[in-house]
Amino acid sequence: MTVVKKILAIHTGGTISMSQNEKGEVVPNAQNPIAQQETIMEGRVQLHTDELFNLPSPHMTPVEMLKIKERIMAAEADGIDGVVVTHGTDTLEETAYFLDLTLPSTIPVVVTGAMRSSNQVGSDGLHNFQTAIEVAADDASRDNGVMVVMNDEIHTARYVTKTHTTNVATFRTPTFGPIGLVANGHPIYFQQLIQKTTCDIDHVIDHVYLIKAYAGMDTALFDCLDNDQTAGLVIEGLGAGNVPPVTLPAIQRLLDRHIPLVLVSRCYNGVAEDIYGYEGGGIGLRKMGMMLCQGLNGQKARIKLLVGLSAGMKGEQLEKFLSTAVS
Ligand SMILES: NC(=O)C[C@H](N)C(=O)O
Repeated sequence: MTVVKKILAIHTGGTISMSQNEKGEVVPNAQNPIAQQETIMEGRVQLHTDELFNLPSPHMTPVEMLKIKERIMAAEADGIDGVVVTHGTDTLEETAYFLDLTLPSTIPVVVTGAMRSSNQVGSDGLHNFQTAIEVAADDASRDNGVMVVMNDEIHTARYVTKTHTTNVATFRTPTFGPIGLVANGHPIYFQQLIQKTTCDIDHVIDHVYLIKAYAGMDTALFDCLDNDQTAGLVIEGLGAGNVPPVTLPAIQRLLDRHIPLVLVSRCYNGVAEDIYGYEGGGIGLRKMGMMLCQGLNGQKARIKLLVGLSAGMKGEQLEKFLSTAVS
């Protein structure tokens, strides 16, 4: 006998819910076409629908991310078996990782979206939505952290990133690869998620920033953040985690203000490390007091810093939270 799973679809907007108009512009719909798919997988799944937002994902902020987290926790308490969140792809990785860090859930939580809008030829929205439901309804998907399902691949929210502006195969997990794929209506897992820690928060703070280092960088951007409001900063360093030496005095001024500074790499693959001993190298940056966050890209490290600071972490506790690559 097939067990019918109760799956909640939380729609938040993005291209998956948009259409192309007669001028060729992709725009939001008053009525989300994906949210009308009430009979999808009938007989295997009882689909509940919540149109929480209708936002292009560049409009998404940590405030909305927290609302999605709270909605999922309420659904889990009500006995939902799994959750699918539809989301715009531009900031999908940030919302997915925010949920991964803050949800104590054991039920499957899957985030998906689309690269082509609902009425474009070859639209991938309905297919991604269906495969995300298949993953969320499968017992093998429990205790896996938040997952991103796109283009028949299953990725961890922690490491997945958008790599192409328009291609449907845009979501990739550099360095580690996807943890599974969806075939014939079911997930097949070939990697296990390493341990995760959860940080439950009920509010989000502001003024956590992200800056990318570049050849010839000066102090101007750091100087803008040299004030009482700045709560934290992630620097995407060069290579293994280095910066132009001319920036060091400005970085020191931020550290003197006790602003937590986190170092990641701007490289697509690999992890930030304190390898180089020259001026501006990772070894000196660590000695100055910058924290290394390994395995996360800049936007994910920023989410992690924001979550840690919102939970009231500081000092050694914050450093341990940020430097633990497995969570
Ligand atoms: N494919 C997409 O969903 C991109 C869109 N700009 C969004 O993030 O809302």
